Amino acid sequence: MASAPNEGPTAPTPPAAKSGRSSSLLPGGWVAVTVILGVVILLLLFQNPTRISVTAFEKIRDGGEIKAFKIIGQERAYGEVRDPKGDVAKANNLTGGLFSVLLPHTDNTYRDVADVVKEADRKARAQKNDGADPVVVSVEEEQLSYFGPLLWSTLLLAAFVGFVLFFILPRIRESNGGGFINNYIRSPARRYEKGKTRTTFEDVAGMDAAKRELQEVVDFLRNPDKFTRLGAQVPKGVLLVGPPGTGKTLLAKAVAGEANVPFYNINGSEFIQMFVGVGASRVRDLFKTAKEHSPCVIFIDEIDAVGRMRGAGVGGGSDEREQTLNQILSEMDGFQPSETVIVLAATNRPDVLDSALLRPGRFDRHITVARPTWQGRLAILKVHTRNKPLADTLDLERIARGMIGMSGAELRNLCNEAALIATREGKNKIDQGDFDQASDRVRLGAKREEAYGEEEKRRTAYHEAGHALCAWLEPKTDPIERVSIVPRGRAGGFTLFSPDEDRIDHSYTELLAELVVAIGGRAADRLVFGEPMSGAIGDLKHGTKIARMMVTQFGMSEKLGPVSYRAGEDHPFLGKEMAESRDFSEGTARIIDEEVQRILSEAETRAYGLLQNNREDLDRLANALLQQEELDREAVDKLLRKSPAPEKNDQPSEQPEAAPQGTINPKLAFGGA
Ligand SMILES: Nc1ncnc2c1ncn2[C@@H]1O[C@H](COP(=O)(O)OP(=O)(O)OP(=O)(O)O)[C@@H](O)[C@H]1O
Ligand SMILES: [Zn+2]
Repeated sequence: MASAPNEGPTAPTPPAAKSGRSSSLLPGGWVAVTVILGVVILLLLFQNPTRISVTAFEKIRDGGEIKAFKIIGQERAYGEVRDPKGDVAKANNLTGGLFSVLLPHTDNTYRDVADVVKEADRKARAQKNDGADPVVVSVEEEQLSYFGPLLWSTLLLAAFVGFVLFFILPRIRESNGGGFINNYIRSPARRYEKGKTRTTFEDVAGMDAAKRELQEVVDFLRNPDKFTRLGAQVPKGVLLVGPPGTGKTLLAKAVAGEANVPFYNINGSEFIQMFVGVGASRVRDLFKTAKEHSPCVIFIDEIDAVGRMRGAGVGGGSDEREQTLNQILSEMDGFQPSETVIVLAATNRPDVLDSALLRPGRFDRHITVARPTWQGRLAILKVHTRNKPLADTLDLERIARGMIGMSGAELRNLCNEAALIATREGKNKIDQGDFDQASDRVRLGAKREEAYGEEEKRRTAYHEAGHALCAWLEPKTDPIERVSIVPRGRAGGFTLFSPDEDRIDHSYTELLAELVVAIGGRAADRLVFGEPMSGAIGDLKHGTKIARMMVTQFGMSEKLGPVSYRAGEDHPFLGKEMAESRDFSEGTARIIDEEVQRILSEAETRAYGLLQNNREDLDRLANALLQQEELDREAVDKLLRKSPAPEKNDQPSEQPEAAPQGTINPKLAFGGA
């Protein structure tokens, strides 16, 4: 069946493994904080009010132009004019609004000065009669007033100095010197030393083809002279292509480990920063460091973050990204024969990469890192249970065969989860039961314990029975693995299938059968309860996706004929970007919609008919689910078998153990309800 995972419970992706990270770079946030703080302090220090002469002051005073006035001690005074844009302010250069004045030495106390200012203001306002507020006058004792502002700025200055001392300097030292800005533009690549704890090909399970291809790179790193002597062209750049968690980083690290050379690891998104030009200088810095430590390996994860087609992307591409990409290109072109630097990069979106990146001399060698087959999964399970005590009865092969579609990272997660469960239960060895529980948890989500009303339980039972019965009756579908109404993750129940993972080609009939099974839940809702339920949303999304692919990609609509369009839904392999750049007209879009609808309706009619004609079986299955909550394939067979189960002709006969009994398979069909 189509490999597109459906809605409902999906295996949670474990967080990417990050290791050995040492923060060497001053993060952007610190720079911003420091700059702002500095500017504030400078402003405070230099924002001196304009000093004016006593004559000028008296003129302003008698003109009633003072809004606020503050006398400090016997001599000094500060004031604010009413209208910084007015003629008086301009004439005296007071467009900043503030002035200071040194009062003439008289016998007047400051109280007298205050009175004079107030009186002048009152007179002037009476004359103008413009309703302005009276001047605000305040007086301050000399001492206090003298220290006030000074104290204030001293404190700020101290804070700034302290900040530099305690936050900035240690960071600068950490990243082995260099100026402040310099540190920002340095590459944040993390370096892993060669040494004892190094990763080697032994830590990478399976992937023999990839290892074989990379062996040449390893040989080159170990002994570059041998290659240059013979004038052999060694790849400088190797692109690792594959879905997340399949071990691309691990593989790159192992290349460095095998050759026992330093490994520089950076994520493409780390190049892209707030300021234009930073990315390019980080690239320059990274390559400079790498060349100084040649031979070595640079690994750029998620290179699509910088390597997208230039001039494409949101908002016509960004200058920063393009500059960074150009810098990578020119660095790769600029390697000297004496510099043994291999650049490995990883992506799961090779289709969006700028073609310049893929040209000869750059990333001209591509290695596909696919999700592992069952042999690969077995090898990965072995690697990740190496140091764990396992029960003798534990059958790793059975687990490996059951975990269709799981990536290496997910399998590692599974092993950890099983170990945790065993620990929790106080066992000293991990057994099959722990793995079964772990795999349910990893791919179906945690069990939900909350009470669940009788009516809802009944609905779920019929919904799942609908999926299961359709699957049992449709000869062209994958066999059922397990049906359950135990709520897990977001789903109220689920029906699990065991697809044959070697099959990648599907006929129209097979795809239609999958749609019948997908809609089987909704058909049961309608048949038994008289109306559709919102819980079928996941089923419908999954079905719509398949139907859309049938029409737009696989040429399975007679109305449209043998065409394959670039567009459609969120394409499982091409992603959103491609989906947005559809290459068909509005008219065609309408036909596509009609055809998708037609196919889905056809599937629904068929599912409804199947259930209607086998209503007794549906009731029996639903009741059994209500009583037992979970039924495995055997139980379903036993319940439904009046005659032997229909021949499943997509089961390869030479591999009858392809989906062993009781194993959980990733094909999580049709949760919800
Ligand atoms: N073939 C494998 N053998 C052993 N362990 C594996 C394998 N593949 C993946 N793993 C485990 O999964 C972890 C995550 O893999 P890794 O980070 O290398 O994947 P990735 O393809 O680089 O993913 P991403 O694209 O998310 O960076 C590894 O550290 C390792 O523990
Ligand atoms: Zn469903």
